[in-house]
Amino acid sequence: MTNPMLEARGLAKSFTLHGRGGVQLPVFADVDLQVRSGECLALTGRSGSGKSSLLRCLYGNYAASAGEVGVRHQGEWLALSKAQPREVLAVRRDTLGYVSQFLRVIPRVPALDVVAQPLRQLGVGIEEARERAGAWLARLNLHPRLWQLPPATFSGGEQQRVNIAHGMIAAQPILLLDEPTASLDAANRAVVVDLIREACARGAAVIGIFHDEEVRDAVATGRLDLEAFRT
Ligand SMILES: Nc1ncnc2c1ncn2[C@@H]1O[C@H](COP(=O)(O)OP(=O)(O)OP(=O)(O)O)[C@@H](O)[C@H]1O
Repeated sequence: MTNPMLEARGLAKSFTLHGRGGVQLPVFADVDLQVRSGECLALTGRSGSGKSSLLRCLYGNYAASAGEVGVRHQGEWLALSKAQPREVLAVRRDTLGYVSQFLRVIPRVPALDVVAQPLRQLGVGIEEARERAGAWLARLNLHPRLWQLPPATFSGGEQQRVNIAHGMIAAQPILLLDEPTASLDAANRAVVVDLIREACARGAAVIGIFHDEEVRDAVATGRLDLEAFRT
């Protein structure tokens, strides 16, 4: 069995509601998980059980209330929860990709350059980065007439496809996916299923939230039900 690519131990999250006199909102506690190269772990549980919050803790967007997250980065094990901000940025660039539910739109930047940007960060030249971005957008059926437009006015499904291309183009070895197929039609859902399976086949370790059961069945190699970690 290969080494884990990402591991969480004793992870807990509770929110402090500062606007409500510091009331604590516990979400989950004592989460242990591991994901290895080629695996796709699906997070399950009812709405509000903390699936998105867990992904954000793994990515480092939310500080965990307790516990640790580690990742294999450049062949070394790195305790992400204790890493310096500079190291976290390097991990996100090279190792840990994240497809959020919604595209964070950057004003005036065309869709093609939004998708090319992770490759530019890795030092890929502008022409090659745009060419590869175009291939991703074509694969995701985004009409070429939209490529030079900023995605702010795109439909929900168009924005999501730009988001998926942006989140997956750098082919990081670990991918966190928060409902990547939520606003897609059947044809584009099938494309995204293929992309996730191809990522696992090239050795990526994937953790995702997939509300669509067909999608989940098609990609998941394991499941973690967050109901078991309610506090
Ligand atoms: N930034 C925040 N501040 C306060 N509470 C939050 C914050 N983010 C999430 N929560 C709360 O944490 C709980 C878990 O939310 P989360 O979005 O992680 O659940 P989920 O399982 O992903 O839900 P869904 O399936 O509906 O997307 C919810 O009760 C939510 O209100």
